[in-house]
Amino acid sequence: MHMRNVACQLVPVMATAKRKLSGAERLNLLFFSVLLFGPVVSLEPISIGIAVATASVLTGYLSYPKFYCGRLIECCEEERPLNNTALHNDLSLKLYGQHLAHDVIYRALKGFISNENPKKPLALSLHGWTGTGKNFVSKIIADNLYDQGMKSQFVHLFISTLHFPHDRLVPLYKDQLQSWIKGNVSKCARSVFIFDEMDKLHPGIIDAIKPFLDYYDHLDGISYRKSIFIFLSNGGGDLITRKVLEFWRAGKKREDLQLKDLETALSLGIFNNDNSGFWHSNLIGKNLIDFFVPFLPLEFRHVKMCAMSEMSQRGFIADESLAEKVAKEMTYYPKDERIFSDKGCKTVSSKLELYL
Ligand SMILES: Nc1ncnc2c1ncn2[C@@H]1O[C@H](COP(=O)(O)OP(=O)(O)OP(=O)(O)O)[C@@H](O)[C@H]1O
Repeated sequence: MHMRNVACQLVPVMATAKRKLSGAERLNLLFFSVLLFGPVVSLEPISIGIAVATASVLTGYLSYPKFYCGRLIECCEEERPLNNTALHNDLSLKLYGQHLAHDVIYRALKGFISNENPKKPLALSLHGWTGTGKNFVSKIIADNLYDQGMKSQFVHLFISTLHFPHDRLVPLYKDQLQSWIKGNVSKCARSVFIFDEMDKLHPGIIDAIKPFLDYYDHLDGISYRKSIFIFLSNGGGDLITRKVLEFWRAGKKREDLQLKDLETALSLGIFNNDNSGFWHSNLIGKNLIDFFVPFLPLEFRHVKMCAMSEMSQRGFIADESLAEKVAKEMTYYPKDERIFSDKGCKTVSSKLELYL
């Protein structure tokens, strides 16, 4: 009972520590450690000496989060710098056919994390056809922010149809979501919230997220400025495809497509689209989205690369002819030209299963 109480007092100190502990906190730890080890040894001077020495070592150990963060517990580490090279490499090596998304995400994250005093949370809106890599990129972002990636307790994924399925429960969802965001950001300022299927999210819920994205210094004593919000949607996918197709038909290289060719059209397109939850909300109207990130439709060569990568990840030697076979099994659009895979890379993994 006694030991358990002491442990309960130590764990929150460790869990919230992101810095070297202050003198008073060190004394507290020393005191708890003596309490912890005191009863284990008898009260002779030598044993007390050993207990105090052990307690000092333990205190020293707990005072330096870098020794136990990641080993004993997962720490928030909101001051941890981003490894820009690692992020760049991940995007270059793992993400295919998305030069614009690569560029925007890299710049956005690098700038945001290196800013010690951001004016607002980072809000990224990822748009594109199914299977083009929106969830995949979110995972890359999570992996680069936290060692445990999507499994981190500081990364939260919401899927509209799974977490907010019933319109009649929207008032309840709103309350629950707001307290979830509030509770988690108060525990860890660098919390990541990913909302998948934004186009299916009830406008009321989008409005519930809105206050957290704004330029407030503090909301009820909590600052949200270091948190990251990522919104994924298929909204605007047709518009992006149209632009890429125009480019292709004009004989231009896909890689020459620039963000400015898409960004304005994309934000206006989503804003004016009745079917998109965004239309109802004022996230866009109030300029709360920092970056629109377009995901381009994937071509045969990209699908082939996805198949090769999937084989390597599963521990097989990447077989180009098999990758080609799988890519040929996918369906492509528009009907006449057959350029873009209509499911992106989404079913590549299950198609490969038939051959491995
Ligand atoms: N551009 C890409 N580069 C590399 N792999 C990709 C890419 N796009 C998709 N993939 C692969 O296909 C899988 C499915 O893609 P993902 O879930 O990211 O698609 P999505 O755009 O989020 O689709 P949806 O809109 O249907 O949710 C990924 O896990 C990844 O393995």
